[in-house]
Amino acid sequence: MILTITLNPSVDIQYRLSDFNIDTVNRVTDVRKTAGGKGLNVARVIRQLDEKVSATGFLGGSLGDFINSELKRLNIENGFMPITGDTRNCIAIIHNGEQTELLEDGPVIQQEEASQFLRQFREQAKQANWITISGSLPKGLQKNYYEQMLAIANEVGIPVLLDTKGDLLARSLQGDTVPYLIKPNQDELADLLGEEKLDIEDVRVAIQSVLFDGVDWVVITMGAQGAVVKHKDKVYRVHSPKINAANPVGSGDSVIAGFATGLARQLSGENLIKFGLAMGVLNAMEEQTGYVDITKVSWCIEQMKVEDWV
Ligand SMILES: Nc1ncnc2c1ncn2[C@@H]1O[C@H](COP(=O)(O)OP(=O)(O)OP(=O)(O)O)[C@@H](O)[C@H]1O
Ligand SMILES: O=P(O)(O)OC[C@@]1(O)O[C@H](CO)[C@@H](O)[C@@H]1O
Repeated sequence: MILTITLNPSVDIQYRLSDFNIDTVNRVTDVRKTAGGKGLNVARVIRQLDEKVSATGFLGGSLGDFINSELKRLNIENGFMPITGDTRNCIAIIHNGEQTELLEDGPVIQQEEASQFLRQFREQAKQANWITISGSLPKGLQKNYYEQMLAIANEVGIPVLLDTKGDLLARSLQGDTVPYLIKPNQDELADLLGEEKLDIEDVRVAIQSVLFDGVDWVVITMGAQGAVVKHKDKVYRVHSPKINAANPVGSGDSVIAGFATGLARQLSGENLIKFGLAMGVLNAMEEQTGYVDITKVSWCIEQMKVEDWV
């Protein structure tokens, strides 16, 4: 079973507009609402791939109720802990071929809720074979909360795929227990290294930084440009097929779902890379966030090209 962690879930609202105008009224007819936050997108894609998944994190208020009912409808095992605060909304406005996102901070987690969740997490982790941890930390949690979770997962012997950025990612790489897989995108990698921007050649060098020592898989995603992947001492350049992208939001989450599922199925090397990254491509082809058309999985894997770089 794959356990997905979403500490700051959201009800994602997607507005599609042919034109978006500032400082005036915009009326929206194309509206979608989904149980979101990165880890819930991961859980949904794993479920679509028919792998056993359980989702956990904090949920509260009426938006929490919506997510609880969505988990039931999607037949995803619900391990979320109820909290006194209110789960947030995140809004993505898709307009003029661009995408503007408004992300609420989310609830403040009480100290007792934070400690109770760590106790619950230890028990849930014991039931899992793989763990994914995704997204931002809600307010009220200590900055080292992910490090505490990595330590617990390590104690119970379960590897973690971590998808976060900035200080949270930097801290997780400096702690005693590092993740098994990380997946920063090109901009997040630049940010981690204190650089303004990185081109593809910079990425090839940066991925071999000592910063990633001990992390088995480093996956740097680059949207339509594909990815650069490091596994132990090997580096690969991955090319994705050219597609008509409908909505790339959640492609990174779908890649995490792909790698977790592939690992659960004992895929390795290039087969795992192709399977994992194909899920990002398939998500980008769909309007729905965190959704893949499973009838296209074999086609997409065949289109992925993996080149040995080092
Ligand atoms: N337009 C696209 N065309 C082809 N493949 C794409 C496209 N967008 C995303 N992908 C695939 O999905 C993977 C992940 O995409 P991306 O780099 O945009 O992740 P991300 O920035 O973490 O996304 P998000 O934070 O929105 O989930 C890419 O490495 C690529 O394989
Ligand atoms: O605030 P976080 O946790 O960093 O990101 C939240 C979020 O933007 O990420 C997903 C796309 O990856 C969306 O479903 C969601 O709204």
